[in-house]
Amino acid sequence: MTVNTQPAPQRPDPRAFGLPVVEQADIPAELRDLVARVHTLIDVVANTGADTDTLAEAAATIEDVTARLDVARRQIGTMVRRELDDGTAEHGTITNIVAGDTNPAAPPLFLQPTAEGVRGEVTLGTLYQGPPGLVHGGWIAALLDQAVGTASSLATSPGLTAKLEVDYRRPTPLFNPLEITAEVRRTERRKVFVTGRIRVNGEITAEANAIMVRVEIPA
Ligand SMILES: CCCCCCCCCCCCCC(=O)SCCNC(=O)CCNC(=O)[C@H](O)C(C)(C)COP(=O)(O)OP(=O)(O)OC[C@H]1O[C@@H](n2cnc3c(N)ncnc32)[C@H](O)[C@@H]1OP(=O)(O)O
Repeated sequence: MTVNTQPAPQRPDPRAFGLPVVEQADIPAELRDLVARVHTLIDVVANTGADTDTLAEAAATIEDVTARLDVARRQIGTMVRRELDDGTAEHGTITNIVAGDTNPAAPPLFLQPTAEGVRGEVTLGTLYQGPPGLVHGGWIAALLDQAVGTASSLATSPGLTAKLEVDYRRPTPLFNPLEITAEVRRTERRKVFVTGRIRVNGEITAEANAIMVRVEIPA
């Protein structure tokens, strides 16, 4: 094994790749409010027992609202730049399904740097249900993928997940705060070996070992 002892490279500016960047602070409060309301709407629709007249009326209203909003779409790959608690910043896609600021389907999971790596908390409702009362295993993997990817990106430079091995140790319950952490174990050329965990009340319910491969940044 070769340990990479080089200093962490500069974090790339996505604009160098032709990707637009939105400052997180510049996302309008009205859009944040809309995203939160649609998140609640998805949950309500997924669980509603309303009568058919009400359902038909709601569908017509939503069709109308959808048409009004479906204008001037963002470019695919639009990034958001977030200031982090330690004074650094990170970039992520604005519609990221786990953490995207404008994605009403995202939980969302926001991660912050720690002395060891990254940490975040999220509570999931029935939108993320697999077995009765439990988080879907694919979503457990998605949360862990986001955590190991962010830990790797902040400690080194952005990469893609080449391998993600998840050990599902205990059922992960809905409606309970999930603590998600990840830390880089070692690097080897472009490979970054990262571990991530989900804890509920301090007990590990799922653990991931991942290999991120750092993308080659043109000079
Ligand atoms: C711009 C700013 C962006 C900021 C974004 C931050 C967001 C963060 C959050 C996002 C979170 C979400 C994250 C997501 O959702 S990422 C989305 C899911 N992942 C993918 O789609 C990745 C698909 N795979 C690929 O594109 C390529 O295979 C990659 C890029 C991974 C490597 O292809 P590439 O041609 O580039 O490299 P290489 O083949 O020369 O290999 C290089 C080294 O890697 C080793 N290797 C390769 N594969 C594997 C494997 N399976 N197990 C073990 N090792 C493997 C290989 O042996 C070699 O090792 P060595 O010879 O050096 O020893």
